[in-house]
Amino acid sequence: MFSLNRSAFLNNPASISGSFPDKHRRILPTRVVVAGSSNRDKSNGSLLMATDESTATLKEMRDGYAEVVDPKSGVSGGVQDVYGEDTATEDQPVTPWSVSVASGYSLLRDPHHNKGLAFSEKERNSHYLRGLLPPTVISQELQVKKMLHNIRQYQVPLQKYMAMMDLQERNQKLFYKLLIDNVEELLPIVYTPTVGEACQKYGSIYSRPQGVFISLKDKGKVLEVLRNWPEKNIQVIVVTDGERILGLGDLGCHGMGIPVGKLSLYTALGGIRPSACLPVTIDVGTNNEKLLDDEFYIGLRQKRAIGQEYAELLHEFMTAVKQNYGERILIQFEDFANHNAFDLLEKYGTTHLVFNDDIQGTASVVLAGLISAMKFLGGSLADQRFLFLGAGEAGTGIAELIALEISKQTNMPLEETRKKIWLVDSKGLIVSSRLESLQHFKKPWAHEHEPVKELVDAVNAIKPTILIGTSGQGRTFTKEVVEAMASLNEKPIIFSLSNPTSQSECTAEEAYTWSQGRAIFASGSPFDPFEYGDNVFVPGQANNAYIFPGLGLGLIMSGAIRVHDDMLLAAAEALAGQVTQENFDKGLLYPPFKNIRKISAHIAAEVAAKAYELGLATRLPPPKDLVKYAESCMYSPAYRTYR
Ligand SMILES: NC(=O)C1=CN([C@@H]2O[C@H](COP(=O)(O)OP(=O)(O)OC[C@H]3O[C@@H](n4cnc5c(N)ncnc54)[C@H](OP(=O)(O)O)[C@@H]3O)[C@@H](O)[C@H]2O)C=CC1
Ligand SMILES: CC(=O)C(=O)O
Ligand SMILES: [Mg+2]
Repeated sequence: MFSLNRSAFLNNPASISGSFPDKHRRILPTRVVVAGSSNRDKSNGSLLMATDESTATLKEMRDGYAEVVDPKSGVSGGVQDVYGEDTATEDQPVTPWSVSVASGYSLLRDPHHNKGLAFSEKERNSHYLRGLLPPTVISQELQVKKMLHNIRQYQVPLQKYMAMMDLQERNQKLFYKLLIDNVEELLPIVYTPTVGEACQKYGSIYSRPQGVFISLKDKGKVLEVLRNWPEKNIQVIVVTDGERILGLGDLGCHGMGIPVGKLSLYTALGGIRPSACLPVTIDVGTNNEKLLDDEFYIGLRQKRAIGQEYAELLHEFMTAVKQNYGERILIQFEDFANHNAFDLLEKYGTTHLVFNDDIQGTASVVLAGLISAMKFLGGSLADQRFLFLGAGEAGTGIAELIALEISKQTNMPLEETRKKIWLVDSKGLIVSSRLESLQHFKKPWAHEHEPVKELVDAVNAIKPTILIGTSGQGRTFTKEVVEAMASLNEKPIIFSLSNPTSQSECTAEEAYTWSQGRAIFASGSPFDPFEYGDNVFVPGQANNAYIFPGLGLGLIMSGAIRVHDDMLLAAAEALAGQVTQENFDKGLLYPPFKNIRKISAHIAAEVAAKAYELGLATRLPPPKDLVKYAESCMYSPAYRTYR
């Protein structure tokens, strides 16, 4: 029995040849694998390159073909029917064999190592690629140019999305090179708004697993399910249960598009290795009737489990994750509905390295925008009056971090700084007379005031200097609302944070037009620059994508064991510190995404510094220059040369 580790072989195939009889030399790259965990090397989890003797005998290997006899079924085949699959009758079970070659054809189908036409002549010779590729050898740069050209041919964003996903499946390094080098053009494809449409149609476009699905059916076996994922050294998990996907509601199992998208940004924007990222969707059913009736729906066809059944599956997952990946695995909760999100964060915030992106990442990015607004407009956060439309995860999360920042800046108690912040939910302004009926996360914001139902009346009553939309409801910042803000303020600050674009509280055009070009505007999903009068305004994108990749990198590189609010404040300061006067003069409260890796390195450095300061870091001693260290940790999508 011989067993080989694929990566060891690829790194140095010659070193392994000695373990085979000479006559097998030519077929060295062949591996025979039984699908599933039974054929997994228990020591490092990598797939073995030979048959598992307990289920089959490798009888002969010749010219790349392996003939196998399964002693239990007695099924055998010649070169035409290697595994007896064709001769098996329908009711006769067959073993899901696959023969793969660690070089040659399989190398072209291995997304981690494939370079397509960029394989050099030497690599084509040494890795059995001759004839499998046309003669031309091109550079990665030319491949990027070609892919971009192809993607631009598609008129429909979802087609571009599918082309990108296809590339990620085919050639991972090229996917990341393309995304990193063209981040401003492609972010709206792999992320909001297009990822929203992809989730809505995920059942139709689903082709291959991009992450792990854990459903109620897996109760009691979650650890085993996690172990089926081929990568073992996971550093960050983004997990959703699909109940609040962007502003699109309950998309159940189709929410998988979100963790997949977020993790591709972890790599592209934050430099976390793709193999260290694991997207997870927990499927407890869906209350979306349309999906339950959709023949292409890929999830459990049942109403959402709640209460103990839900809590038990989540707990099993959280326990299994630590058991499998260790104490320092970072778990990002994403797009859970607020009735679970706050409780999960509270429950696991003290035992796991977790944060909720919608509550905390969003808070940090918005605070950064406001800090940079104060820097360029003058004034302090403590002088502002804030009004939110939407009092859920994003709304109350942002409100709390602003209150904390003002409290740190002024030494005022948190209870006092909260009084500068008002929130409106679907029932109107949150006021003390509603206290009894409010969800717990809204209670701190129930200030003394008479009830107000409509947003425009709340604007006129509270007279905010800053209006923030986190309602998930499109076009709720009406002309009346924006005009009221503009009549109260010379420079009204208006953030329409809801995603995707269809749910944005107002468009950039509306914000600039209705405020006669005076609004300082940012939105969750991108809007094109807008010409108003003699000016071209470039709306900033207030999206947690600025924060979570750098925050995650900072936590991972310092070996942090818990997330602390001070890290979110540090991330916000670091992001605001990257905004220049030139950016602001164009209307931007955020630096352009094209510099995002540099920005992420600064965020990571500040987060790591905070982790060390708070005694939450375990990678000791701390590196001297944290920014340089962060940069040096980042994944590079450049091709490597194969021996
Ligand atoms: N830009 C970014 O980075 C981010 C953007 N978001 C976006 O923010 C939106 C909200 O997310 P999240 O906070 O997690 O969602 P939640 O469901 O937790 O909160 C939504 C809030 O909006 C309120 N609301 C709904 N409809 C109306 C209405 N017509 N008028 C007034 N209030 C209303 C709800 O009221 P009630 O409580 O009464 O039901 C609730 O308080 C989503 O679109 C999401 O995509 C989220 C995170 C990050
Ligand atoms: C951006 C994001 O996390 C959201 O809209 O939910
Ligand atoms: Mg989210």
